[in-house]
Amino acid sequence: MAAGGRMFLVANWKMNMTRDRIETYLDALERERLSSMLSGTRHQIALAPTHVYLQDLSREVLRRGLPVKIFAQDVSSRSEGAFTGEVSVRNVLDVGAVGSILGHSERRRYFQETDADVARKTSLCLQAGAIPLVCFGESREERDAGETLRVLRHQVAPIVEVVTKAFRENENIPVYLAYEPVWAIGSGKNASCSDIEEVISTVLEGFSWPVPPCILYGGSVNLENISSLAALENLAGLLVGSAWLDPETFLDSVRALS
Ligand SMILES: O=C(CO)COP(=O)(O)O
Repeated sequence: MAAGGRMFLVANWKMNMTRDRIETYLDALERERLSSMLSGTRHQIALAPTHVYLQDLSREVLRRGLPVKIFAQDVSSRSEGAFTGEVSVRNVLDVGAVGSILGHSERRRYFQETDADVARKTSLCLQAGAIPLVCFGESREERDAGETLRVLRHQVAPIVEVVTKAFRENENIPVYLAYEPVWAIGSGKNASCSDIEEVISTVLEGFSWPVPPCILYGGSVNLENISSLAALENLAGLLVGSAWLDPETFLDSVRALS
């Protein structure tokens, strides 16, 4: 857990939820009094729905007084203009999101996003005042070939560059990264604590960051492993897919960390 005992807990719903399921989810958070559950902690919660639910979800968490921030799952690498079907950083901010997940491995893998695209998106977020949560991580083949740290450095280097540029204009920029090994996502096999620690120190110490990023972990986080993962020094939070599609498991996870 990062200094101060604060964890940033982000549920990436991917393309799974519907209006009904979101309502049931929020009902559970309200009924179980998420606010009081968090009151003795410094944890922060974010939910990341698909773009179409951002506005309703932002309004609903506000109406219900839930201590929840809203993140988009992606934004365009263009700021505005004739880009049919794209959704800009400004669009997601307009409807209540405070930041966006960027460069998730599913976007890199199925939609051919490159490190350069992810860097552009990060830069647009920082310029617009949105919090970038940039994912990076190696594939099984890269890990087996002993290439993990080289691959990660390659993914993170362009982010350091845009953060450094943005920092010259605004020293208060928030930077979040999420180490999500591709082989750990949805597989039931999480990265080991020592692997995560090695990656965190490589990313923190291997670059000259103008402001140290908060680093989260994602990949098969569940009720069995959450407490040991959260105990990792320097780990600033968790980015969770499958397990947190279920509000009860999400609430049990928050309880486990409270
Ligand atoms: O991709 C993830 C979060 O962005 C992790 O997914 P799982 O928690 O389902 O492994």
